[in-house]
Amino acid sequence: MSAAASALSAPASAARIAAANASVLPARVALLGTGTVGGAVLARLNAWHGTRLGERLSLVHVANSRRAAVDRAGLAPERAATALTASDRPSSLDDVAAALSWDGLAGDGARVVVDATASEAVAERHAQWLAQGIHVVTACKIGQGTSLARWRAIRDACARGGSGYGDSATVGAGLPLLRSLRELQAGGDRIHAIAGVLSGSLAWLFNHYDGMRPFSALVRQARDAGYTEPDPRDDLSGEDVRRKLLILARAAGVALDAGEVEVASLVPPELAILSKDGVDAALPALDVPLRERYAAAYKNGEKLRFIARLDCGGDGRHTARVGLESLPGDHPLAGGAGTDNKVAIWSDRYRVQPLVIQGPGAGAEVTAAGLLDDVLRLVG
Ligand SMILES: NC(=O)C1=CN([C@@H]2O[C@H](COP(=O)(O)OP(=O)(O)OC[C@H]3O[C@@H](n4cnc5c(N)ncnc54)[C@H](OP(=O)(O)O)[C@@H]3O)[C@@H](O)[C@H]2O)C=CC1
Ligand SMILES: N[C@@H](CC=O)C(=O)O
Repeated sequence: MSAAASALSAPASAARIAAANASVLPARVALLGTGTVGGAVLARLNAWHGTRLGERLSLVHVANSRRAAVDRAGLAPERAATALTASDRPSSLDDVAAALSWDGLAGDGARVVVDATASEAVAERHAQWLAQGIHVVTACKIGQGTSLARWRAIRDACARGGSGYGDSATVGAGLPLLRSLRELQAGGDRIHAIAGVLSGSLAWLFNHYDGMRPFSALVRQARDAGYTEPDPRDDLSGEDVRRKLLILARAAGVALDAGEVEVASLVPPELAILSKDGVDAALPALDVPLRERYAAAYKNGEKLRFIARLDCGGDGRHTARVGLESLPGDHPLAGGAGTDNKVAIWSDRYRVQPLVIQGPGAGAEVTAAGLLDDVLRLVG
């Protein structure tokens, strides 16, 4: 599979099987993660109860990091959280493929793992499931947004297993970013450059920060609203944005390695070294440096925005960087509200004026919708 090929579309054989079974067999779905995003997936599945969309999917496995609830006949989404709380079955990634299997059941339909965790251990399994013919749909960026070796393993496993990888929710929380990059290339364009705001939580923070309230108080608010990563340092350090830029770059045909992205972190060393439990109390370490950055920008009539930039270069050389920039107030990337992501894409056809895609880039509901859109596309 080429770098430009859509990771979304299941290869023809899987699509044919899915289509042949679509009218009779609901796809079997395992949901990993029942936090902010996973909880919203359950709520959306529940809202589909009794509808044609709901009939296409059967939730057979739900797990968090501690427990799992499994029902080979299908769990009612509205009761899945209660079933999980009541379950004494420990969560084990070794059990997922068996829970999805059609063994002993009349059928051979689609199987899907939905990854709504931020877990390295789960991401490490993506390639294994894909190679077994199980589709993987993920909000977690660790699969495609870390090492090149893992990204390649995922793509190879899709080809071997005839399975598809749904990644719309990994960048822009389901905004049509990856899809647009792939469609441009499918239409013959080369991608020249990408620049923009890729973090919903950092967008929200810098859209709200006025230099008066402590920055740390806003970080707590963004976390409580479900916009940040489970550990908000993953956002503030630029790591989450680095992962998104790597996913975009690789989808744009640039085999970018994580170390090639220059990242300017907002996290002071005294906050970076703490264990996750100590983070909340130490967040005020952000306040003075951010107030100073804000004051300098304000003096020049500028706005602070956390920007990711990729220049694909024409000669095979590329540059990538991520960090806080002070932009003129009327700069195209300075606009937007709330958690808006705003991304400009330059390509052969958008050589001078870029294609610009803007919309909410974090939040449980949009992310869950992006995940389930991918599930429906993959199962036919
Ligand atoms: N929040 C957002 O707006 C967006 C988030 N994302 C991505 O979605 C993912 C989830 O984020 P979010 O819902 O906010 O995080 P949460 O911390 O709210 O939820 C994470 C969930 O994953 C579970 N989990 C951890 N390890 C495992 C495991 N080995 N097996 C099964 N479940 C596991 C946790 O279990 P337990 O409860 O036991 O800890 C928890 O239920 C992240 O990768 C994030 O980057 C993507 C786009 C937007
Ligand atoms: N923490 C992330 C959530 C979506 O990926 C962000 O702030 O964008």
